[in-house]
Amino acid sequence: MLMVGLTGGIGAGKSTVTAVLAEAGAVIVDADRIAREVVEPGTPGLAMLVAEFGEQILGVDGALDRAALAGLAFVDAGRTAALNAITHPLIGQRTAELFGTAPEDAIVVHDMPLLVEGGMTPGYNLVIVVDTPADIRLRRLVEQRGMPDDDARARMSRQATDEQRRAVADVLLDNSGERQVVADLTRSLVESRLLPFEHNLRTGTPVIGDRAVVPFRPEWAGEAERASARLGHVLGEVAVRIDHVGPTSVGGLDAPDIIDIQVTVRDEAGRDAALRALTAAGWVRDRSSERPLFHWCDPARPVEVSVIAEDDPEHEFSLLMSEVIADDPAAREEYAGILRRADREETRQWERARCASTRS
Ligand SMILES: CC(C)(COP(=O)(O)OP(=O)(O)OC[C@H]1O[C@@H](n2cnc3c(N)ncnc32)[C@H](O)[C@@H]1O)[C@@H](O)C(=O)NCCC(=O)NCCS
Ligand SMILES: Nc1ncnc2c1ncn2[C@@H]1O[C@H](COP(=O)(O)OP(=O)(O)OP(=O)(O)O)[C@@H](O)[C@H]1O
Repeated sequence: MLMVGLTGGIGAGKSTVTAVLAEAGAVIVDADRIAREVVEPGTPGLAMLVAEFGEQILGVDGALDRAALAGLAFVDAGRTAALNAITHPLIGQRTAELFGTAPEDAIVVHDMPLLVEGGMTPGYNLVIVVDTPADIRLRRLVEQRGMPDDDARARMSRQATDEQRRAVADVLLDNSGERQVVADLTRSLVESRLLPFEHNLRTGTPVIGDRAVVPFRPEWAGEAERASARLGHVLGEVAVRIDHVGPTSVGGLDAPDIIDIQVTVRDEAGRDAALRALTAAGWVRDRSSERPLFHWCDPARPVEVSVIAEDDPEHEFSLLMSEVIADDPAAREEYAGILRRADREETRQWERARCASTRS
């Protein structure tokens, strides 16, 4: 099962994108729809909202008057927090139930407007952001959905910024153009990434990165950050620290397009716990390596994770390496030459020797 988090600012086009994903067979879990379900007449959710916001949020039929609640809840950050404190636990509970009913081979897409605000992104195998500039979103909400301008602006002010969403996105779907454009982008994403990613996770098929050296990519830092956040979500307290190491961690250096992450654990028990947790989360053990090394399964983003105890002498040199190389042009040139030979063991020998000489 592939767990995908999908988000975007109000009016970004999440529903437009999820309609295409559903056509392709994905299981959509729509937070807005669940948010309606948990405040239907007779539910504890509606009773709690009335207790908080008053009978004025009820229509003559006893159902929630959504516009009336919106008018009270979005004018003020504190009132939005009160709304969220009531609705989000109920939404979360129902969401977990729906995740549990999805088939084992499903691509589950959680359409969650407040994914970033809730700090939830590390819990997903992939995060897709429908990226539409705020001014276009505002125009579409007013002109096409008939949302009052002040209501749309109030809600936008209670949401993360576009920059905050872009920082945690693995995939940005640009929806500033015609509907057909974002629909085509979505279909291509399903074919090129979501379907193979789900297959790899379910069958334990690792994605082994190509060791050919490519020009430095500034995206490597963000990709390593997101991989580290996901590993932190999987490992919790078992990991003493999680670091981006290896060639892609050296700023500006041409390197193989493989993100190397080092997980430091306390001791042997910690290492065994980490190996179990990584395997359970879908990481694939590299049996050809004498040290605990895992590969990820994302066809578009090769990641390798090594697990090492903090008292292992090698633990430190991987951390030192990027500093040592970064400040020494001759070392960078020598390292780049080694990397171009694309031999993992030779690279490690050079890294170890280089950092040992630095420490001595
Ligand atoms: C206040 C309510 C009744 C207004 O209903 P209305 O039909 O006008 O809007 P709807 O529910 O369709 O939401 C439309 C969009 O508004 C934005 N929005 C909704 N709730 C919130 C919120 N608490 N904070 C920020 N943005 C929100 C989202 O982008 C959402 O996609 C409703 O938004 C609500 O119950 N919100 C609380 C639950 C929630 O946080 N839902 C967001 C997804 S978890
Ligand atoms: N590419 C597009 N061109 C023009 N209009 C669009 C485009 N994509 C979406 N829209 C329109 O913009 C509005 C918002 O789109 P949609 O409802 O899919 O956004 P959303 O992210 O689901 O919104 P919400 O956060 O409110 O759930 C809708 O009226 C939709 O028809």
